[in-house]
Amino acid sequence: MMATNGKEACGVPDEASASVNGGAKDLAKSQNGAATRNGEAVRPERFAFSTEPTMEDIRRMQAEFTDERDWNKFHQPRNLLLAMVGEVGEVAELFQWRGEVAEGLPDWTESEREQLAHELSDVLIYLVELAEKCRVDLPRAVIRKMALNRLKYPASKVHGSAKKYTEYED
Ligand SMILES: Nc1ccn([C@H]2C[C@H](O)[C@@H](COP(=O)(O)OP(=O)(O)OP(=O)(O)O)O2)c(=O)n1
Repeated sequence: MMATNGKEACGVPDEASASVNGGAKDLAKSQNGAATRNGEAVRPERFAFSTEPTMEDIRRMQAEFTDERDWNKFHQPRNLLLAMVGEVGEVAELFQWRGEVAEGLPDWTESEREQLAHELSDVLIYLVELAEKCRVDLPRAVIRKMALNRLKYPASKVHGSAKKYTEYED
């Protein structure tokens, strides 16, 4: 079956995403691949992840993978960082020379989507292991960081603007 927004490629069931734009029947595509309705740009369907595996599941699975291979001796923080950056480069390669890409990757083939799913997973796997080896409790840390982000960028102040917080005057 052809994937329409990459859910199948990632093994995410259809029910995991909910439309915020009404039905997809009357949607058309603009020249750059963005969804349109009556000529107006509309936000593509919201996409939601599966609830599992959790970050802790991923940490544990990768710990098992490295233990089984006696690879912990190679997986020090700096090596993991370099490995992660290398995988980010592989993600970038998939987007290279394509110009802007519309949300949902409407023009990508199934095999390109699967390749992207692999490379993003590599980045996540190394990120989670790097956090573990640096003793950063990533799920908790992300909650703290998002709270800081909300303080730095109050919605009432920055709505619709992509300026960095240092560019605001008060
Ligand atoms: N020393 C290693 C080597 C691999 N992996 C795991 C974590 C990554 O998810 C994946 C990375 O494997 P590769 O280095 O073979 O990279 P790719 O899978 O991206 O292959 P390629 O570089 O051919 O695209 O395997 C690991 O934990 N430790």
